[in-house]
Amino acid sequence: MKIEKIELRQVQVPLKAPFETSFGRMDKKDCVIVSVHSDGMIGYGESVAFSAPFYNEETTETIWYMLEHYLIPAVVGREVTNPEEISGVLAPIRRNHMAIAAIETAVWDLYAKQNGISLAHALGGKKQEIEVGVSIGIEPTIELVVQNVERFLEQGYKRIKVKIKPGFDIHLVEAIRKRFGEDVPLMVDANSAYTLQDVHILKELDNYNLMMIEQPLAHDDIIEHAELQRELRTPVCLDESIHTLADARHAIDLGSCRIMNIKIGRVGGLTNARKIHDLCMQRGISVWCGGMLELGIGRLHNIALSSLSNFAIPGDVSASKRFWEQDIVDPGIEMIRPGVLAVPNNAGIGHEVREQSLEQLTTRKLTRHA
Ligand SMILES: O=C(O)CCC(=O)c1ccccc1C(=O)O
Ligand SMILES: [Mg+2]
Repeated sequence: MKIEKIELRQVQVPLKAPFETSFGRMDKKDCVIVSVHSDGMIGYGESVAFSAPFYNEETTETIWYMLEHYLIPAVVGREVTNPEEISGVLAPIRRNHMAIAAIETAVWDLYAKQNGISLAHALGGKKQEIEVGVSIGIEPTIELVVQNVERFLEQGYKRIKVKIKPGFDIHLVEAIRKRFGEDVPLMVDANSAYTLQDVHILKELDNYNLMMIEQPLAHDDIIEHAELQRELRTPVCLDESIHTLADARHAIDLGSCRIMNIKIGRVGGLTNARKIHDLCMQRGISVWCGGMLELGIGRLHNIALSSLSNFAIPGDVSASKRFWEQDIVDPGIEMIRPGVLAVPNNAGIGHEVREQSLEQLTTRKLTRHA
């Protein structure tokens, strides 16, 4: 297929409720929707960086800049036989993985649509449905988080993740265990808020039968995480520290984690995400699909990826109503049973994009023809 046209739209959508992590509070999604056009069909991608560089170094502005000046020029007009070519074409560009993923995922969607197959099928995914978990933000009080845990358990989520930060950790986990018992699949995510000086706190978390502790130490570290993992019974899971297949291999070799969170944006697209999945499978490391407060397009890419067999742990792949009053895809993503989402069978991402509401949400637009 020849990429005839690429369009960018920046959209801003308010979250139903603010979401707080150890690095800050977010109240809206500000992202770039990429559409790639060929032969009357449209493939969609959605950027996952935030407005400010506190999760990683990218922002919505840097994504737009990279797409406009480097990524679209490299892809528009190109004859693409297989979407795996795109990460190769863009490989000379250093980092900027979320910008690359925004366009790469759009080409994957277009390719699947051109071939009349689902994106999951195009990736080699076999699962028809996936079990899902939910990520719950920091609140002003422990009781408010406990109430959110209760609400999401009632909705059937199969795994509860709570965000922690120094001073909002042990008592929170203790309160959740006390209220809901030892059997609730529970984990914590620190988003790099601790250092090895805090090892006593992290060791205390070892007493609560957590599924894992996600990214406790620095965003760019795999050395100290290995040291920490040796001290803990609870598996360490890496998120921020893994950007490439080589990072994943090094982390496994060093023993920096026993579980890996794969985010399509963080690793530069679906092709790399699948490679990391395959490596982890060979090396006996379980993986799960992370989330970045995605709208429906990003969410559907995550669902398709999660259909691969080594996504053995329910990911942060929640239903549309977790964050949005109304999603930009039609129908919105809903559970088919408590805690279970269907992997769409329709071509590509499998749901329609509500072009009209997208247009209303658009704050900036750019079109490039071959
Ligand atoms: O439901 C989601 O999209 C996952 C939310 C989440 O945990 C998260 C949200 C924003 C930034 C980082 C993270 C994370 O996984 O670390
Ligand atoms: Mg995380």
